[in-house]
Amino acid sequence: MTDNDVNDAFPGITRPDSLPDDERDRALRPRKLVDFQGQEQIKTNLAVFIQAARERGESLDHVFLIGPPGLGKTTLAQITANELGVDFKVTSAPALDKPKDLAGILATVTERTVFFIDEIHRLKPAIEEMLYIAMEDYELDWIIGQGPSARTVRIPLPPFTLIGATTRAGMVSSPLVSRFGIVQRFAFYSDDELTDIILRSAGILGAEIDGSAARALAHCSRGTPRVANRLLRRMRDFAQVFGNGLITESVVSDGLEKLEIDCLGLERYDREILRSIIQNYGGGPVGAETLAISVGEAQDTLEDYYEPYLIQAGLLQRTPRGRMATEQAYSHLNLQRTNRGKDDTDANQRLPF
Ligand SMILES: Nc1ncnc2c1ncn2[C@@H]1O[C@H](COP(=O)(O)OP(=O)(O)OP(=O)(O)O)[C@@H](O)[C@H]1O
Ligand SMILES: [Mg+2]
Repeated sequence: MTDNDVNDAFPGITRPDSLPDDERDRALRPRKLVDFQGQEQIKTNLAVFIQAARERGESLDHVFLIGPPGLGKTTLAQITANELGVDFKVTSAPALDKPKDLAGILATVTERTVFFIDEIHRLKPAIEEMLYIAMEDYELDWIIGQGPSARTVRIPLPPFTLIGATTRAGMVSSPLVSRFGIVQRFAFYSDDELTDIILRSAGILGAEIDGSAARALAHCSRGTPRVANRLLRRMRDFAQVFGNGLITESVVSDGLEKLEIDCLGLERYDREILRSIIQNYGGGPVGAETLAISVGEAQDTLEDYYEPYLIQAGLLQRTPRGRMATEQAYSHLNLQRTNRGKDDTDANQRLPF
């Protein structure tokens, strides 16, 4: 089975990375700090730093945003630029192939611009070197000419703010991290915060939803606003086609069952991962690479998109020897530990709805 086959089999509606359909979310993106729900500590701190920089007429110090996909890093970077009242430039590390790609963007940066680099853990070394100088000295090292006559000139840059975002803080080199003056870590959202996000999004989409339905949906959204918005759009479809348009608690429970999303917000693919650890590897530990192969997914995807929430939900543990399923995973999937440490679970294949 190839990766594509697996992705076809498991469409991954709760996958927190961005899918083409999410482009429609643009209208749902908060533009001001007051509309950004949750992450109170980050918001409080940023509001102070933004106000202070504004009052001094200086560029904001460089900001490093860390957190799993779909929690609002890009949104917050854009909001920061809006609140500062400055230009916003966006790129992502994989799009920067050669130093000249970075130089091209830096050359267009104006005073106090917010320059956002997504997936900053993927920067190539030569580009990272160039960025160090740009961040620290506001200068750009540029090589003119070729061969023996080549020389480096330093081009001054206006003071700007770099906002770097990553889902993998551990993969960012310490010289780069040390150049950020403000480091903020995102946490998964609570049900209350996600309920507020869903109600706000429903208002923007013109979808009618009960308070209790919003809460039920929030509970299954993996602590992730992107997932909450995506599920809301699907529930709106179900309510429109099978009901009178109003999203009620029963529309949500029927809809989630149709999407095979269970009470913890896991879908088939998450359960497949846990089941594989339990049934194929006696509950673990199993190395990430082996596990990724056994579920037919890229290791990066497994680590970036699936594991953070499974860990947060208490179903999976990362240990130095590999991944392990927890007791909660066994009980959630209705599987028994056997004496052999392996499970023969034909009798327990029931989905945990
Ligand atoms: N705090 C929030 N309040 C309201 N909506 C939010 C919030 N955070 C995120 N969202 C919504 O979730 C969507 C995803 O957020 P965003 O793209 O900023 O996540 P991200 O952390 O940058 O993800 P990735 O790591 O995949 O780049 C946004 O389009 C926005 O609508
Ligand atoms: Mg992003």
